[in-house]
Amino acid sequence: MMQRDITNFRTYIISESVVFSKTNEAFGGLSNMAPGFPLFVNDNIVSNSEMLYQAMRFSLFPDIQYEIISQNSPMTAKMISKKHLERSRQDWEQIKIKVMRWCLEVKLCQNWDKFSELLKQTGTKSIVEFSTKDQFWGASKNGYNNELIGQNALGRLLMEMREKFILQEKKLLKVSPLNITGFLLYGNEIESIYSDSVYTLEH
Ligand SMILES: Nc1nc(O)c(N)c(N[C@@H]2O[C@H](COP(=O)(O)O)[C@@H](O)[C@H]2O)n1
Repeated sequence: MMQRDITNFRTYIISESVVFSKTNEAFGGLSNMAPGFPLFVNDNIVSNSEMLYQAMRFSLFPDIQYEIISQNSPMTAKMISKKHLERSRQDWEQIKIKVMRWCLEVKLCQNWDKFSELLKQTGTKSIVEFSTKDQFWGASKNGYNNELIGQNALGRLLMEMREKFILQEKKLLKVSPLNITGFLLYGNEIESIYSDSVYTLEH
């Protein structure tokens, strides 16, 4: 049985945190499932960061990546990913946090005005993805009305990014590809990602 990584668990006070869950709520744009934050990777449009993250699990299988990215909804894309789990990269568990950080940075870089503003509105509060079943990326109720518990890896990556770029007032203009073997989209090495303005100027 998989052990729970208790040391990495955090408790969050709901009333003192920015908690997001559904994409149509005030801070729903923080979710990877949120519409309105398109990404461009090697000139391919990816509708949301969930699809990009799920596609990278299968970087050696362009056909699966295409199946994921061509879905109409990020939830369906995630279900497609589940269907192919046995073809995940062998190192996926070791690299998935790095890949998620990269996906979030691509989202910020290419949607700077909208996403930086949303992150700014969170102030310095804890950011938490509420999930009833995922205590790795998010956090769940623990029996106390005003608390959530979980590793909240997604919320912590968002807070890390807020610290690095928003609170430091440093615009993210370029995201380099990860230095890992086979970091591919549709069989091609992923190139550096540029912000909207750089993209417009250089292409
Ligand atoms: N909306 C939603 N529903 C769920 O059931 C979820 N588990 C999540 N979490 C998001 O899923 C992504 C991680 O996927 P894997 O579990 O690594 O395949 C990540 O974007 C979580 O925020 N969201």
